[in-house]
Parts: sequence; C-alpha cells; structure tokens
Amino acid sequence: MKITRDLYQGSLTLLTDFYQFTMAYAYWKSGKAEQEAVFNLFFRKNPFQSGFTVAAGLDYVIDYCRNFQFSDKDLAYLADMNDGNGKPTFEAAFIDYLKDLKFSCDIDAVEEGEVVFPNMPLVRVRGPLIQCQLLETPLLNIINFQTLVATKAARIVLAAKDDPVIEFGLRRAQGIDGALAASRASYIGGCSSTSNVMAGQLFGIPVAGTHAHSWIMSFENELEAFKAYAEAFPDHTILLVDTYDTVNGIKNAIEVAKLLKERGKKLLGIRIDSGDLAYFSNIAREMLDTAGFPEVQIVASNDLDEHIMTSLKMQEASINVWGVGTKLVTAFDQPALGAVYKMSALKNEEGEWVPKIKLSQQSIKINIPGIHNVKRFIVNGKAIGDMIYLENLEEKEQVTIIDPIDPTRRKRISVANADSEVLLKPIFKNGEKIYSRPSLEEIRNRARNRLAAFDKTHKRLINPHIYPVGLEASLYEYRTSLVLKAKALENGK
Ligand SMILES: Nc1ncnc2c1ncn2[C@@H]1O[C@H](COP(=O)(O)OP(=O)(O)OP(=O)(O)O)[C@@H](O)[C@H]1O
Ligand SMILES: O=P(O)(O)OC[C@H]1O[C@H](OP(=O)(O)OP(=O)(O)O)[C@H](O)[C@@H]1O
Ligand SMILES: O=C(O)c1cccnc1
Repeated sequence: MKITRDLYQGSLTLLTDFYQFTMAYAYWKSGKAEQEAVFNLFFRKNPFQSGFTVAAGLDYVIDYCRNFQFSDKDLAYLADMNDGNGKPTFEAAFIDYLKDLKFSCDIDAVEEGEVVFPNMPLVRVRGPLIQCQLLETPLLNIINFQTLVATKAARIVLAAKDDPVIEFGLRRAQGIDGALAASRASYIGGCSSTSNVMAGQLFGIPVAGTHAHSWIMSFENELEAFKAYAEAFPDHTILLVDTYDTVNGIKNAIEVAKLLKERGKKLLGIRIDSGDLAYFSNIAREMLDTAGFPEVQIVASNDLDEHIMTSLKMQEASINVWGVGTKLVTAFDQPALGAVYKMSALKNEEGEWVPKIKLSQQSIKINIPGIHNVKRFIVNGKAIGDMIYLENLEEKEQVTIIDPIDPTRRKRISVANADSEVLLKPIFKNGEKIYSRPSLEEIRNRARNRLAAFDKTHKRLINPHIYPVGLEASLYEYRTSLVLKAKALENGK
C-alpha cells in the first residue's frame, strides 16, 4: 500500500466520481467533449456559523491540474471496466482519446489564505466540457476540506488572542491524507506549529511538542522522569504535570526548574492536559511566580476548541500556549463545507457564450449565471463589501451590490472613494501555469493580514455581523430575468 506522498507523485486522474466518466464518455460520443464551458466552485454558507471563511487548497489543485493526464495503468483500468457480462463500458476509441488528452483549461482562483464568503467563486474553470467535468470531484474534495480546516484554525487562533496554538491532531485526524492536509490548512489558518513531523518535512511547518504520560509512567516516580527529560532536552524542556496529582506535578516541575537554573538553563514550560484548566493553570502560575519562574510558559491541552478557549480566556486562565487536536483537524462541529461546482456558461456553435442557470425551489440554490468575478472594496484599509460581477462590466463611479438571497439587502459603494481588488487571480491559461506559488509562510501571512482588514464584528465567534457580499445590480437583474425566462419555459412545457 503506497502512502499519500507516493500517491501524489503518481497519477491521481482517476480520483473522481464514476459519473464524471460516464458523462465524459457521453460528451465524447455526442461530439460535445471539446465544447467550451465555464464552471464555478463556491459554497453557500460559512461553516461553524462563522462570519468568514479562509480559502485553502489551491496549491493541491495546481498540482492536480499539472499532473492531469492518464497513465497507462489508468487507461488499462478504464479499458477493463465492463457491464459484468464482458461488454466494455467505454469503447477503445474513447480510451485512445483519453490517452492524448492534455490539460488545457484556464483556471482563475482566489489565493490561499484569502478571506472568502458564500456565493463568490473560489475557483473558476474554463475549458473543454470533458475536462471541466472530470475536475469537479477532485477540486471539491481538495478545496472543501482544506478551506474548512483553515477556517476552524482561524477561529481557534482568534480565540487564543495573541497566544501560539500548536496543532496536535494527527492521531485523531481522518486518515493519513486528512492529517497532512489538515496540518497544512491549520498553519494557513494561523497555528504556529504542528506535532506532525511529516507535515514539517513536506511543508516546512515548524514542528513542536512536549511529552506524553507514558514518559512519566516509565519511571519509578514523576520527579525522576522530569529530571531525565530535562537532562535530554536542557534547552527545550516542557513537562506534563498532570499524570498523578497536578499540584504535586507543578512542585516537581519547580524542582527541575531550580536544577536547570543552577546549570544556567531555563525550564521552558509545563503542560496541563486534564482537570479544570482555569483552576490548575492559575495555581501553576502562582506557584511558578512565587518560586521565581515567571517566564515558564503554561501549555494547555484536552479537547479544546474556540468556545472552550474563549471561556478559559474569560475565566482569566493563565494559559500561554494552546495545544489543539481533534476538534481542529476533524472540523468537529461541521465535518464538511458543502462547496459545489456549477456550470455558469457554455459556448454555442456560433462561438457565443450562453449563460447557464439551474432553477431550484430554494432560491439559495439558484446559481449565478455567466462569466463572473469578484471584487473587494476597501476603505481606509477596511473591507466594506464584495461585488460579484460579470467580467465585461464597464467601469462605474458607483455600484450597488444586492444580496442574491435577500434582495432587500443592498449596499451602494462609491467606487471613486474606495480601493479595490479583483479576487480571482489567473492560475492557468490554456493549461499552462502562469501563477507563481507563494510560500506557505506567505500564505499564512496573507490570511493574517486579510483577516485584519475585516471589522471585528464579522469575526466574533457567535452571531457575527454579516459581511456584505452581493451581485452587482446589472448581474442581479440579468440573473432575475434568466430565472423568470427559465420558469416561463418550464411552465409552458
Ligand atoms: N475551566 C474550564 N472551563 C471550561 N472548560 C474546561 C475548563 N477546564 C477544562 N475544560 C474542558 O472540559 C473538558 C473536560 O473533559 P473531561 O471530562 O474529559 O476532563 P478531564 O478531567 O480532563 O478528564 P480526563 O482525565 O479523562 O481527560 C475538556 O474539553 C476541557 O478542555
Ligand atoms: O485533545 P486534543 O485536542 O485532541 O489534543 C491532543 C490530545 O492528545 C493527547 O492525548 P492522548 O490521550 O492521546 O495521549 P496522552 O495524554 O497520553 O499524551 C494529548 O495529551 C491531548 O490531550
Ligand atoms: O507534543 C505534545 O504534547 C502532543 C502531541 C500530540 C498530541 N498531544 C500532545
């Protein structure tokens, strides 16, 4: 069984749903495979009842698209598929067609670490129908999970105020790939380090850690274990104090701090992993301060999330570093983002783009037609609203953005008095990568800087103020007219 790292170096082109292949085949059969289309990847609701979402996963998407080709093994597998009675699912000529298929799409996407909102495109794919279709599932798989975890991490980091957060999730993450992707997304969302050594190796994330209860249990007594650990790591000692009796553990840690001091060294910290974290961290702080060790850090862990951390902050717990695992990497309270990938335009035989709309009983599910982009308006360094607009929109002095779900929510923006930034950046042009990838450090900084541009009312963890994102008025009208037309057609049928 190959592990993730090897899998990524190999072909991942079959990592899609079978129905993408049934459609691909049928497109090819009906001569539509090369017809140009535009698809958008977007989500409809911020996760965790958050007021914002942090985009992540583009780097994986870039790798996926660059390696998009069918290996001999892939082709052999597809050629071998049959209906159970030996009749091949796909004809040989289709397999030959796939053999020569080269990735040739344009991809525009929001950069990783960008703050994003419902309904705006995160990734826009323009290219032959067959390629757009095959990409649907892997793109959703990548962006959905990483964006979800980056957002959870950003919330946890917000709750930690300025304290460092170490991601401890590997042991309880959703498998190998889930763990690695979660470590990377957590770092983008603002975590300072990870316990996942392979994530350190693969992505350059700082690796950190303390020790487990088993270390203590392998000695006759706790003090002996602490001393031996300090001997092994005189410059990086963090001692877990709650194996037997937390107060006694703190006393033993102070003993070791004194021994280290005699050698000109400092105890870095203690970790508390059970019990009332406010109570014990405050006792520990007082004991350490009284003993003359105010610089010793207190690390807390044990099923933490942004809500418990906020509560601990309110209780004035003396915690300096937060270790967060399970609830971060599994996105515990919302296990999927629910982003979708929808066609919004198709080129007809005359070479004209035809907008595409999908009706739904629920207006939240009616897509945004045409080839669109999103622009963020910024006044005095603060984001004031995002506008989804048709790419061919002419320059305007003033724009009105209209909430696609509740059209009574509108905002007028004076373009002349605002800075603006187009959020979809060109990533691939005709299959060629034209985007130079930022480092993970730059992505993490982007997330921090972008979040800083949003008012704190949008960032509060509970009942956040809704940030205005809307359709530019002419796109709104256009969409409404298309909906009415489609409904009339449906009723007439
Ligand atoms: N002061 C506090 N305020 C709010 N939540 C807290 C506080 N102290 C600890 N918690 C949280 O309460 C939960 C306690 O879980 P649990 O009942 O497993 O406690 P425990 O005493 O650590 O037990 P165990 O020894 O089995 O780990 C954890 O999620 C922890 O983060
Ligand atoms: O609680 P989380 O947010 O998931 O953080 C990771 C947890 O994993 C470890 O516990 P575990 O019981 O696995 O081992 P240990 O306590 O013996 O180290 C650690 O002590 C944390 O409590
Ligand atoms: O280093 C630690 O303290 C650690 C690592 C993984 C999980 N829990 C704790």
